[in-house]
Amino acid sequence: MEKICVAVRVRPPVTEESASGAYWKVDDNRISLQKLHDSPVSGASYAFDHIFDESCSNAKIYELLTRDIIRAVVEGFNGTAFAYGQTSSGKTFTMNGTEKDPGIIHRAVKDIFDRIQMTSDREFLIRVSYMEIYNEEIIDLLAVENQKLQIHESLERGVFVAGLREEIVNNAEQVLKLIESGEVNRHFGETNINVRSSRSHTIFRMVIESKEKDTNSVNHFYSSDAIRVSVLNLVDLAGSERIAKTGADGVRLKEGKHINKSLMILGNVINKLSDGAKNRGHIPYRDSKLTRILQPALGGNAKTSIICTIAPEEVHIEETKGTLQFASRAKRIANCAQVNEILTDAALLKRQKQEIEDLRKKLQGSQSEVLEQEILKLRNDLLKYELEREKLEMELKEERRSQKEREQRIREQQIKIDNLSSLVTSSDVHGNSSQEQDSGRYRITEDYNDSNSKSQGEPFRTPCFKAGPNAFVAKRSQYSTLPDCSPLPDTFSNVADEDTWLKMNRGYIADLDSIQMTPARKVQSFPSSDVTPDGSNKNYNQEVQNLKRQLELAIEERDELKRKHAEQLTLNDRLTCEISELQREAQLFQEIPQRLCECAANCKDIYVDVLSMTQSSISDGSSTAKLLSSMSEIGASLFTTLESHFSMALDGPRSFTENDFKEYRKVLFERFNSTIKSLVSSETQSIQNEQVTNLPCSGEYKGCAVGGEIGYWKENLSDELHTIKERYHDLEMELQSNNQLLEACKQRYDTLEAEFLLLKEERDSLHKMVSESSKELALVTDQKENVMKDFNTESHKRKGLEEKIKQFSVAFACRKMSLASFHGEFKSKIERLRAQNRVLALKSLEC
Ligand SMILES: Nc1ncnc2c1ncn2[C@@H]1O[C@H](COP(=O)(O)OP(=O)(O)OP(=O)(O)O)[C@@H](O)[C@H]1O
Repeated sequence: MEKICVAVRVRPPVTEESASGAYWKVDDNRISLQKLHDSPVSGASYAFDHIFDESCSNAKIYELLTRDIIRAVVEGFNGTAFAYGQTSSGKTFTMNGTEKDPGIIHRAVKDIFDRIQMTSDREFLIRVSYMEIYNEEIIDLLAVENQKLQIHESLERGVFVAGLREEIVNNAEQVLKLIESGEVNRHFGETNINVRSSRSHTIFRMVIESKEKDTNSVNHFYSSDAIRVSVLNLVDLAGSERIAKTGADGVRLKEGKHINKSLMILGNVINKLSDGAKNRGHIPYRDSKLTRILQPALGGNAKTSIICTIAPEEVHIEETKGTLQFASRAKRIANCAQVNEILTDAALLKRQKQEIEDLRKKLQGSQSEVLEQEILKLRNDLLKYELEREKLEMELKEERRSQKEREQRIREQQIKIDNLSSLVTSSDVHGNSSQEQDSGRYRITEDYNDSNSKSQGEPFRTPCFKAGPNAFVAKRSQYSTLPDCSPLPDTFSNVADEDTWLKMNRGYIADLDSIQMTPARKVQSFPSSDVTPDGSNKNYNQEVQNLKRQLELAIEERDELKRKHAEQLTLNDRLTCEISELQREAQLFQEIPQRLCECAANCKDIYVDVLSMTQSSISDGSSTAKLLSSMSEIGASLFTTLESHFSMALDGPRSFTENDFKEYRKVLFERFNSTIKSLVSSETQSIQNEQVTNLPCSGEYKGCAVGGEIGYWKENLSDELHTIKERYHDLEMELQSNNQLLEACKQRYDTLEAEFLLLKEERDSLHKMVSESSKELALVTDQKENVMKDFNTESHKRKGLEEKIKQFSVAFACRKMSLASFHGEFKSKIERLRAQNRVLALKSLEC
């Protein structure tokens, strides 16, 4: 946590008179209100990080207040500097400055580019934007058609203004030009207090992205693919104003109200933030556009400095006190700035590896257990996902297996219960009658004993027996009315007859109160009450299978998306490389006319030198000398034309058309022809003159000699002219083809850029799809967990039910036993009675 840096700047007094009465005294970093004759006013003394008096320059303020922030911004921290104060106190003067003493914005821009120049191991991309908040509406100062812009927030970009124009810039001059063009669009107005009063809050923003340069150094392993993105906000707020003082009405009044309102909200935010983390409660950032945009700078992830400007005049004392109180509260705010890094997957992996490596080294040094655990934790993190998936698969397998076992057990139980029920019924029906029944009874007992010994291997016991009237029958009738419950097997309801049970059990009744009914399930994915246990199991299985399939599909989809994303990234990298290659080529092509121009200038110099040397060696005024001087003129003019052609091509290849070339060539040829013609005609004239004057004495020979010389030079000249023409033609062709090539390169560059944008969009949409899939996956996993929970509860209940069925079966067996013994007793009684009867009959017969 780091406290906001707060400074106060005192503007020079506007009039002589205003310096009388009370005044503000600056003493080091303390400012206090004094009455005349130096008596301090109680309660009006404030201390800040810096206090700058009237004589202080913008340079010094930048040095002490903003320079560190700019350094941090280049290193990847967010930074904000803003000027706050009443109207006409010098905010715009501080932020924009003058030509002689530029303000914070100008100095910051220059400083940023100087620092970038010094940072040789990173490459930078800088974007700038300039906006104003006028009457609570955001206007783009670099594109005034962008009005009423909205503020949005996203995980990736944080708080941002949608639709704001961002210019990519390469140097400070470019930025300053943009600022100049933006300044023209700013809302200024005249008030009673300030002839050029800012009627809006302006925010000049620079977004600086940087990445380590690719180097093939030994330390390659340690280089990071992380991209740092930092935002610098330089804010010139509109000044708070008292309507009575500014005399505002109409438009100015409306502006003034908006300005005061947004500054009041800024004050509220500062108040809340200065209360400390425990007491602050809700911070009303969203109450105004200004506080929303400055949110990261106020108590967030940014290094922030505030310069509070004050007017020294006695008439402004109240406003000045207000400003100083605002500054005092702002001083208590602490921000938490950190380097903003975006890590690609590769960078993340690399970084984790690096961390593991570092920890291992530390471990080797210290043998500390804690470090070892940290390494393990990191490894575990890497493996976590894999393990989780494997665990889920195992769980599913296990669940399926136990489900099958349960089904099997239930089926066996069902068969046993069915058998028992049919036996009970048959013995009940035939219990009292004939001998055949006896044989049947013994068979049943045998069967039962067999089956029981096979399945249980335990002696008969009746669990949870108690004496009580009608309990079982009463409970059954209640349960049977419950529509939401899964029904008991039919066989039970068939044998639930009160009298038979009472007779058979001799008053012993199984405690069936504790038998739990399986309530109808409310879980959406399972069918409810009408499902038999078997059907329900099938549904469980099916549901689990479905979920597993969904999970597998989602994982496959996610992997596919990841793969596509990786492909896109490689493609992006390749395209970026190609674009930079093309940019280099384009740069080279652009330099060609410049080089040709220089070449032509050099050739011209050499040509002039050679000709002047030759002229000086033949300075006898002969026709050769004349020819040479004409040649030099022609050559020089040819080279000048060439130079002008190239410089025109340099100024703009498109403005120099083929027709222009043809025109130039024509003019040049005409000029050559006329010069040569005039030379030849003057030479012929002089020869004729000479022939006339020197006719008697060997004139023929002389004429022939001069004629031969002229012919010779003419031939030479025409040869040279021809060569120059050819050379000129070649150069012209070369230039044309270069221009065509340049045009083609530009087109290719445009296409590639468009493709690049498309790919970027595609990548973004893929990103979105990946995150959506992850969400879906999480949802499916959640659902699965819920289903598994329900499934476990159901299984638990089923187990309970099975237990009860078992107990019930045992109770049945016992009842069967008692029934058998009852039959036995009954039979023996009958036998006895028969025997007695027989004895009695015999006796009566004997009598
Ligand atoms: N430190 C200073 N030195 C010299 N002149 C200053 C200084 N501060 C301000 N001024 C002058 O005072 C006048 C008002 O300053 P400025 O416009 O910067 O005030 P402001 O706070 O931006 O006002 P508003 O809120 O109305 O826009 C300007 O003429 C400016 O040149």
